[in-house]
Order: sequence, then C-alpha cells, then structure tokens
Amino acid sequence: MTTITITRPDDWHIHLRDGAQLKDTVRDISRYMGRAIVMPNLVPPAIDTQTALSYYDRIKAKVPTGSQFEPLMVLYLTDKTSPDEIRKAKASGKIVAAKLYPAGATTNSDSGVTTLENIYPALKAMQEVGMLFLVHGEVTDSSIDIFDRERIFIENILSKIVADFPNLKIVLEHITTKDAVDFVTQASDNVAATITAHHLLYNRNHMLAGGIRPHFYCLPILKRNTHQQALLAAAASGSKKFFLGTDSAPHAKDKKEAACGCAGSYTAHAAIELYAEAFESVNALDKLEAFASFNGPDFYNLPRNIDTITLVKKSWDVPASYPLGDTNVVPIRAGEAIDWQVK
Ligand SMILES: NC(=O)N[C@@H](CC(=O)O)C(=O)O
Ligand SMILES: [Zn+2]
Ligand SMILES: [Zn+2]
Repeated sequence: MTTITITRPDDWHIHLRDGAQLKDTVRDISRYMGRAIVMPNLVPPAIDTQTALSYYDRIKAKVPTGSQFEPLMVLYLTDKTSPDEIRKAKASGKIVAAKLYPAGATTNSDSGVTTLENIYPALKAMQEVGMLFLVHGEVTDSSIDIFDRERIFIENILSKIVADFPNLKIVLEHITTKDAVDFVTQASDNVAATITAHHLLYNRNHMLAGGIRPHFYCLPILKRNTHQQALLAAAASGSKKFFLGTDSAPHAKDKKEAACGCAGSYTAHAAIELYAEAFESVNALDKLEAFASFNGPDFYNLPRNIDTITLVKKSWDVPASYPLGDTNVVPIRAGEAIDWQVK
C-alpha cells in the first residue's frame, strides 16, 4: 500500500462561517490542519479588530480537545478601513492579513471595496506594519464575461497595486487561470497565490457538460481545461509562490440546488486527500509537502509545523451530505470515492 508522510499542512484560505455551523466547520478543519486563514465574509463582515477577535474566540471555543488547530484572522477591508484600524489589528497578534473583496464580486461582499483608491491609506499602513494583503481577484463590471473577470482584474487592478506597493505582501486567492499563474510567477517575491483542490481537479466541463452541477459552482468560476492544466503545472512546479488554500465554502444544500444557487464548494471534509489525488494525477506527489506545508508559512513569515501526518492510498466513499448546523452541505465528491485517506 502506498503511504506518504508530510509535515502537518495548513489551509491558507477557508470559510468557517459562524453560529450553528461553526461546530461542524471547525471540527472538519481541526482534524489535521495546523492553522487556517479564516475568511472574514460573515454577515455582517469582520471589518474591525474587535469583531475579528470575538470571531477568533468563537472559533477557539469549538476546537475539539486534542487538536492543536489555530485560526489566523483576517480583516475585511471596506471603503472606510482606516490606517489606525490596520495598526490595531496588527498589534492584536491574531490578525495577520486584510482582505479585498471588490463590492459585489462574491458571496457576502456587499460591504466590500467600491473603488481601489479608497483603500490606499489602509494598504500604505499594511505595507508599513507588515500585514498581508489578500485579494479576491475578479472585476465586478457586469459587461465583462464571467470567465474573463480574473484576467481583467489582474490587468487593470492588481498590476497597479503591485506597482504602487512594491513592499506589500500580496496573496492572489484561489487562482483559476493561466493568466494568474503567469502574473504571479513573473512578479516579485512579495506576490504569491493560493490554489484550491477543486480548481486542480476540475474544469468547467465537470460543472456544465451533460447536466448542470451546482456544487461545482464557485467563484472564481471553473475555467476551461487548459487553465486547469496551468494550475496543476504551477502547483507541481515546486515554486514557493503557490500554496494550499482550499476556499472550502459551505452553503446549505437547498441554497446550492436552487434556481439561483450560491457560489462556493465544500472540500474541508477531505482537503489534503483531494490535493493528493491532484498531485498524483501529474506524478508530483513529491511536491505536495512544500505546497501544503512549507510555502504558506514561509510566505506568511510563520514557523512551519513540526509534526507530521500520513496519507494512505486507500479508497473511501464520501457521504451524500454532512451536517452543517441545522442544515446539510453536499461536499465535493458526494457519493463517490476518494483515493486517499489520512491515517
Ligand atoms: N468561493 C466562493 O465561491 N464563495 C466564497 C467566497 C469567496 O471566496 O469568493 C463563499 O464565502 O461562499
Ligand atoms: Zn473569493
Ligand atoms: Zn473564499
């Protein structure tokens, strides 16, 4: 039987939600992830230090005994985020980044940023204090095709931010295109990207050919297979600029299987297992550890985890759904097999 042992991984982009759902999402992330960057797009969003810190306490209260899981918190940037708020967040020691959601770009982004210039004072403060800038990289202009929104964001917006703030550490989250791979690759060492398991394993045919599959609907939307191949090549390249961020984003089953379904796919039930499949598909299992366990902490200037987990190549069947608070979530691979499991 094939087994691989890797340093304990972290998840550099996840949605844990809140309220009744928190015990379920925290249980899943706590199984083997050491840390996670917890996204702040709650309702209402975590726009200030105090809100982010009380969210931290609610998460910690749900971590099962025996788990060492540690949440890393993120501030949600708005048009009004002040430099003082950035300094306060940084001083808390628990908030390591601030996130740009272009207003209207994705789930719970209504309070997001309307014009880039509005966050320049905050970005300047972040650059000064060494707080990371995380980006949902899609334009929101309704005249721009949904499959082009990441590329145009990079061309029109991200390239300007990178030029204006050369010392700001930037993570382009959940990249989905060859354009993003190329941009991040040629940019300075201060620019990196997370890649999800579902964008490595799937392309838009999986979502749209032979019937519409709403559980594959996430943002940025799955692209054509040439982009999927570029993402796989980037993840398997060994470049330290690319690292694990699941973007596991649960929505209740009835909110996904609907006439107007929510964006977000759930992968936290089997995150490293799905990444192992993706890396194995390109004969790059030897590159999984750096992607999952080294590149993220190195970019964030945090220590790598010191203990390990072991993956066994042994197929198991994913349940049709998992409990999510008082409702259910249909995970990626529901009712089908996954090749790997964590021992
Ligand atoms: N990725 C998604 O499709 N959805 C995320 C938001 C996000 O990360 O853009 C969510 O919060 O549901
Ligand atoms: Zn996003
Ligand atoms: Zn996300």
